[in-house]
Amino acid sequence: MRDQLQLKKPIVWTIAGSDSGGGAGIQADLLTFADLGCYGCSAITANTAQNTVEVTAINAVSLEVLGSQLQALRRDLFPAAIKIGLLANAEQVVAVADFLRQLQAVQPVPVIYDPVAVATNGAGLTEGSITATVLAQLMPQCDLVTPNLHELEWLTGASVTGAESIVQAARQLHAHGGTAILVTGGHTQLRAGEVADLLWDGEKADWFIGREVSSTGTHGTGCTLSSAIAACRALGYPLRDACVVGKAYVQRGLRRGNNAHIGAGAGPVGHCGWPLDLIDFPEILVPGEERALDYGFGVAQPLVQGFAQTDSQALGLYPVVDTVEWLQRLAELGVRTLQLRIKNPGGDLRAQIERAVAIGRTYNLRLFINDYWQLAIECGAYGVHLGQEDLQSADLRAIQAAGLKLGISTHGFYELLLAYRYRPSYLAIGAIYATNTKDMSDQLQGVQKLARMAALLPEYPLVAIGGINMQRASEVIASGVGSIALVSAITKAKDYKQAVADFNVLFKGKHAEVEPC
Ligand SMILES: Cc1ncc(COP(=O)(O)OP(=O)(O)O)c(N)n1
Ligand SMILES: Cc1nc(C(=O)O)sc1CCOP(=O)(O)O
Ligand SMILES: [Mg+2]
Repeated sequence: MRDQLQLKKPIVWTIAGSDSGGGAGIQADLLTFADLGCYGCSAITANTAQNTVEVTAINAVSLEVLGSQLQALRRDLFPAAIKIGLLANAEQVVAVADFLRQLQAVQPVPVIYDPVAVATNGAGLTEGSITATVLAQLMPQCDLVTPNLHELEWLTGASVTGAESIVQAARQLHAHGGTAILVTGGHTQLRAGEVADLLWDGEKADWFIGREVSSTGTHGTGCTLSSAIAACRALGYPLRDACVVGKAYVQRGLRRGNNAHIGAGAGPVGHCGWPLDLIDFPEILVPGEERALDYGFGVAQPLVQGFAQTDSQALGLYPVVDTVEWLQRLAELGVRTLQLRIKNPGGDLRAQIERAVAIGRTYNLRLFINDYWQLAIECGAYGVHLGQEDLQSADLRAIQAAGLKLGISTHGFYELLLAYRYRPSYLAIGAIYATNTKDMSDQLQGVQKLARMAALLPEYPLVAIGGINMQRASEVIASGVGSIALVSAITKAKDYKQAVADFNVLFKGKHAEVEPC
């Protein structure tokens, strides 16, 4: 798996300044790309003279020098994502914006802009003001801009003092070309001990809450975050997944970096490999939960957390079927984990669920009812399986109070972390591969990403679903999940009895685990 990934390293560019001190700028960007499995290219905008305590010169390159780098890259090393950092003057901003416009006309490429203009010590990093040109020309070419609070104030002219003003300013900035805004919160704490980032994509706000880490190695965190997000976008991760993995990568670098001895000032943030520890990942705030109120996020509604546990962390073979007859057949074969997923119910839905629950009792099944949580409670089912969108509408407290187990679907890091906030009985991750059973084409995870997600919750019941068949099942199980959910591999098998027997063999001789990265 590692070799396969390395053969297919996506190309990521950084268009940014060189930091002679090695901790930020191009140097941090290239370290990050390599660390996250990408191939990095660079177009240098300025050769800054700096160390860990001072910036003594910017040394912007000429438009000719910048343009020649970009054109060389474009001819041979087309990017899967671009990170932009320091642009040293308004002319460079115009040149890069023009270049991006032409590039995007050939093929859309995710562009992440870290709006670097002022050093942490307050020193200006640009020749003259670039604000108006950035807003008018560059922002519309970008998919994501990652200002810290100072940069947010710089770009909006607003004074940012609390959660409400951060959201307002992010909305204001988003208006410049519809670019998503990730405001990083490293410079202030809205709640003690928490470092909160706000993502505003024009439709939805998200707060990502990280734990405060005491570290002197903080130089280059902004560059590293935006580069990590660009790397994840190049790997095909959607924006929210890229943001939470990027934040976790920086957090890991702060927690594990060992760079205090480098220079007399703030040492560089560490580059410590793919984040595989849950502790580095942000918690996703649920609107209305108690602590969300400190962020002005949602109307007060207590978070329902903690559902009945299953008797085993490894739920094993988990067929998902649409009739009671299928439940009966599979129960007779000794399958223990099953789901009734009826998408076109007739008038007798309650009767079907009652029959399913009766079969479940007879065979001591872990039987989950998809979607119909009210009927599942009324009929006394073992458990319910809900999708992400159901989390807003279902009465989770009623499910919890009735003692039903709860499984939740997730599709990527962001949804996994969000669903984990509820501490359900299991978390399902999909779709691992393309499937004809349901259109999941824009939510495919692949087995490498599955392994990286599974690594975060080694002790939790995890289920993989989507396009899994006999040929693929071994690598899915090796990713660390304790269960595979299957529709067509069972219900469309030539011989379902043989299929069940074959899958059971895989679980008995569980393979060595795949290395997540
Ligand atoms: C085990 C398991 N994982 C995921 C799903 C999908 O559930 P959901 O997102 O609610 O979508 P529908 O199944 O309702 O189409 C599942 N059913 N089972
Ligand atoms: C119902 C369903 N949910 C998915 C998810 O990713 O949430 S994938 C999926 C289809 C699973 O069917 P098959 O095993 O035939 O591919
Ligand atoms: Mg459902």
